[in-house]
Amino acid sequence: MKIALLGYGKMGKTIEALAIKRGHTIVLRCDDTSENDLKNADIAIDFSIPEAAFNNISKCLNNNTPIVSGTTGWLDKYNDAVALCKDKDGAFIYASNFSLGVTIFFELNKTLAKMMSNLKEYTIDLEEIHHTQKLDAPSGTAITLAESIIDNHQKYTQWKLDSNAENTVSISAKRLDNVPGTHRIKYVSAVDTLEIKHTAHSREGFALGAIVAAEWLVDKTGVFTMKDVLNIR
Ligand SMILES: NC(=O)C1=CN([C@@H]2O[C@H](COP(=O)(O)OP(=O)(O)OC[C@H]3O[C@@H](n4cnc5c(N)ncnc54)[C@H](OP(=O)(O)O)[C@@H]3O)[C@@H](O)[C@H]2O)C=CC1
Ligand SMILES: O=C(O)C1=N[C@H](C(=O)O)C[C@H](O)C1
Repeated sequence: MKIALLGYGKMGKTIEALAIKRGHTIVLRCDDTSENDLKNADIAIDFSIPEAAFNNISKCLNNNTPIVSGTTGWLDKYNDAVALCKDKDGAFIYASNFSLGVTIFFELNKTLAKMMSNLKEYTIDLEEIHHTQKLDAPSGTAITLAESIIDNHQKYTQWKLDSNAENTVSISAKRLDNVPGTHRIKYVSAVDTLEIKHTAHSREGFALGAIVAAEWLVDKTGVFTMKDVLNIR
């Protein structure tokens, strides 16, 4: 595939290295809003900044270029992106976390929330840890996890950063040097603790997932998730 990279920072560069190893070609590396020619690209992959993502996605959909986006912190416009994709009969996939392990972790979180839903003894504690350059908090992944808990556990109706409020999934966002991304969900009672955790060892897992998603999306039309890519029911 000929790939356009929208965002050529830490993730853009990791994706470039892995894509080349998998036999793909990078035809565009873009770090700004300049008018870029997408016509040579089979697909675009956007890992940019929250303020730029929707614009990048729109450009691709208007240009009939399939688009994979992993940028976090722009989801207030997600429904607009979906509507534009449908209107243009385009191809779009977004994931707050493209790693294959986190796609499975999302399913574990959902199942655990359902199983815990009637157990009043337990309170929840959601923690994410990332590197100090990260612009958004909480992480997109933590928001996805919290929203799934809210959808599947009868007690919780909202999420907030560092909150003691009733019915609230409290998210703690820590920033430490060189942490690629760790997410942990704990259910704590007076007598025990049950926890699930995903630890990324590097950015390669995110990059691999985004490339696998691009390889899968390139000849399709529609709006998809990583569950579609990995055929998870
Ligand atoms: N879904 C997932 O699996 C993952 C998602 N992410 C998310 O991906 C995003 C990028 O992460 P990361 O690579 O670590 O961040 P970086 O800050 O390293 O890279 C972002 C890049 O985007 C560039 N940029 C700024 N404006 C634009 C624009 N208009 N169009 C294109 N590029 C632009 C920046 O350039 P400049 O520095 O010159 O401003 C920078 O090089 C973040 O939102 C992060 O949360 C990260 C890892 C995994
Ligand atoms: O900015 C990052 O680095 C990451 N961002 C994503 C997020 O916000 O969830 C995914 C991953 O955890 C790394």
